Amino acid sequence: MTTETVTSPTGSTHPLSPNGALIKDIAITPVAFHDMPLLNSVGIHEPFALRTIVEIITESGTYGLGESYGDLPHLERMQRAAANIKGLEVHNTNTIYKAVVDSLATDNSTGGDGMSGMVTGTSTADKVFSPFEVACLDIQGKLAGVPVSDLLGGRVRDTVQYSAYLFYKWGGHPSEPDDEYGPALDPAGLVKQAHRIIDEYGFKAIKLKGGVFPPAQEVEAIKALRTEFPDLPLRLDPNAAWTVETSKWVAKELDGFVEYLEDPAPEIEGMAAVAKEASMPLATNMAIVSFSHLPPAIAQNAVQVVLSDHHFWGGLRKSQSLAAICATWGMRLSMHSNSHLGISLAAMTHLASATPNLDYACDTHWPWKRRDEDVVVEGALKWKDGGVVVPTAPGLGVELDRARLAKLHQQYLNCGLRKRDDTTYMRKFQPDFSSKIPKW
Ligand SMILES: O=C([O-])[C@@H](O)[C@@H](O)[C@H](O)[C@@H](O)C(=O)[O-]
Ligand SMILES: [Mg+2]
Repeated sequence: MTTETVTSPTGSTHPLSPNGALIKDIAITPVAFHDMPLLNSVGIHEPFALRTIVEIITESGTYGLGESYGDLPHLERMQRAAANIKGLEVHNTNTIYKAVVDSLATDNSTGGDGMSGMVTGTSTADKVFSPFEVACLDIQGKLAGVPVSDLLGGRVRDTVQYSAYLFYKWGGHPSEPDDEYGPALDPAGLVKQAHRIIDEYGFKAIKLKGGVFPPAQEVEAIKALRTEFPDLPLRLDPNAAWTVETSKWVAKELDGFVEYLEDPAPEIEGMAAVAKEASMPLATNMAIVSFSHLPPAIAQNAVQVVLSDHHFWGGLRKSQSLAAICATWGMRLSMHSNSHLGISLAAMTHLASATPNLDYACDTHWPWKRRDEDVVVEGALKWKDGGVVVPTAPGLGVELDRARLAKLHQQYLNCGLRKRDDTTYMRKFQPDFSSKIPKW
């Protein structure tokens, strides 16, 4: 039997699967949506967050969606990858991965992906591949008439829980009036913010983004949240703003207060030193961000909870490989987020629904975006009791709203931002601001 082949634009030849759904076209559209002045260890969110929307269209006219970071270097890598995967077959994501790797062969640069120094060292190919994989799975699901969760092994939960992701924040961007949340710069402000978010979404776990104020103040904030929400599990994430010694002190102070402490100190070795004394599990989306970090981290028992994120772990299926490794080595799994839109939320929800050991409430920045700003048709994703109901329509279960997409693309063109840079934005207002970590 002869195997039919297809040749990509760069000349590489790949086998064509018999039930082929060839990629005819790929649209890559950068978008910008309003963001609030959220504080973190490296600065403050700018007035707009950037994302890239990937739309793959097959010869037969089926389209699939993916979403990723919006920073220019990453956008350009996705454009190069897109040129290399046109003509390939949506079921053959292994071949598509190879074509992505090939497209990056002459590019030695890393970074420039919109995580503002919060997550470093991840595999560039995994990040570029991720939105294409998600779009292919969307199409595979549509062609087979099943939701993406079925392609990932089937859902084990009908609703995926998310956490109330609290941020210290200014009332509004300087020179603008206060936004709907107003300021949160002390425990009382955070408690008020938590009430507002929890009243609206019903979240059953709380995460506080720390690394903004001296640790004693953030410990005080967690204790205030504990008093106000005695039944909700709490987490604190300073993004490695503390030394090992400071982290040990915080761990002692928060003994019995948090379900996990996220990235207290930098690097695997720092986390391992803290883990030796901390009573609570340590979690990370900074020390372990690619498969090569797992062996040394496991050997040192540096981390007890890994925050997965399909945007940098190479898509949904590779995130499930991560889940299997975590299960094997007795580590638990949670989910990290950055500012994102509805395609990402749909993908995160399908993944978490079909990954049995992803059983912590996942992170999402969802409450921080304007409700009317998205690229998907409104109403496909339903919030219920702190979670998102897993869509059961074929594919991701979200459809592109082309008018909304055009609006957010125009916003991208107008806003002038081409990369996320929380530090430079902060220095406009506090010229001596230091983003150095650890800080305390
Ligand atoms: O949005 C932010 O400011 C967060 O700090 C984000 O950049 C982090 O990557 C993330 O949410 C985290 O858990 O570290
Ligand atoms: Mg984190």
